[in-house]
Amino acid sequence: MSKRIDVKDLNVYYSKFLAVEDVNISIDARSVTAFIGPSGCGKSTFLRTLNRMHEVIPGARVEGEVLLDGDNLYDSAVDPVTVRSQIGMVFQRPNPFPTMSIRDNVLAGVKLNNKRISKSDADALVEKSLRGANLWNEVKDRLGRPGSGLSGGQQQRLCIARAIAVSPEVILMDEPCSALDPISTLAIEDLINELKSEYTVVIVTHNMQQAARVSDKTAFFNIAGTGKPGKLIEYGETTNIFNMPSEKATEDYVSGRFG
Ligand SMILES: Nc1ncnc2c1ncn2[C@@H]1O[C@H](COP(=O)(O)OP(=O)(O)OP(=O)(O)O)[C@@H](O)[C@H]1O
Repeated sequence: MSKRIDVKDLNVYYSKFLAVEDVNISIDARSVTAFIGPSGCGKSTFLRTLNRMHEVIPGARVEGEVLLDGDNLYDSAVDPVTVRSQIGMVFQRPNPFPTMSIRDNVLAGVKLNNKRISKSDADALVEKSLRGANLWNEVKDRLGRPGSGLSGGQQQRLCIARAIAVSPEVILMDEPCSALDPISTLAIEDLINELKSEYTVVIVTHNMQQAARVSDKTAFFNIAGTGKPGKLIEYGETTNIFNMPSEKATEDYVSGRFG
């Protein structure tokens, strides 16, 4: 339930605008990889190309390859909906379906994939997913209540439960803690640490301490100026990126000199 990702010569466009240029990167299975870099360098754009969410934007397209255990996600025979069930995504703002119960929120992705599931299997899946998201003990007595009644941090863990309920290979997280308080942030970081035993996790974060705390490897993206494409500048073990980066731009960024 965990696959590696190899990106080859990827260019990412919004119509004619080249937003991210020539990315080559290999992301290990069962690990946490953080994307860092200044605003506008294309972290979120690049993240969305990893499960073909980028192309839902009109005019958006890519050149190059994204291989999931060797299979190119962008092959013409590949269905993007299948890709998105293999590679789940958690967003900045927790986005549970507000009127749906906690239980139905967990099952929403499974039902969307047209999977028929018995009540007892559904009950087991709800419990397993909520346990996997470290939320079970807090919600087990109110599974029928709306997801919107939870705190922000609980809602984000509910979204993670919804993502893992479909048994993905990879979980992409786009600044999953940016709307959360410090305690909820720590709960999500603990959870990310646990998720990597089963999943490949990729996280975009503005918070460098967070990248240092949760990730095994870090990719630093940068942009030369407005209108220029973002580029992957340096990628390696997180401790090396933070303590002895090879590139001056990486050092300036991680030491807080810009961005
Ligand atoms: N839907 C879109 N249409 C056109 N251009 C876009 C779109 N989304 C992003 N861009 C542009 O692509 C570039 C990269 O943006 P992106 O949001 O990926 O950067 P980021 O590094 O994630 O930034 P931030 O840290 O501020 O979230 C920017 O120039 C941005 O204006």
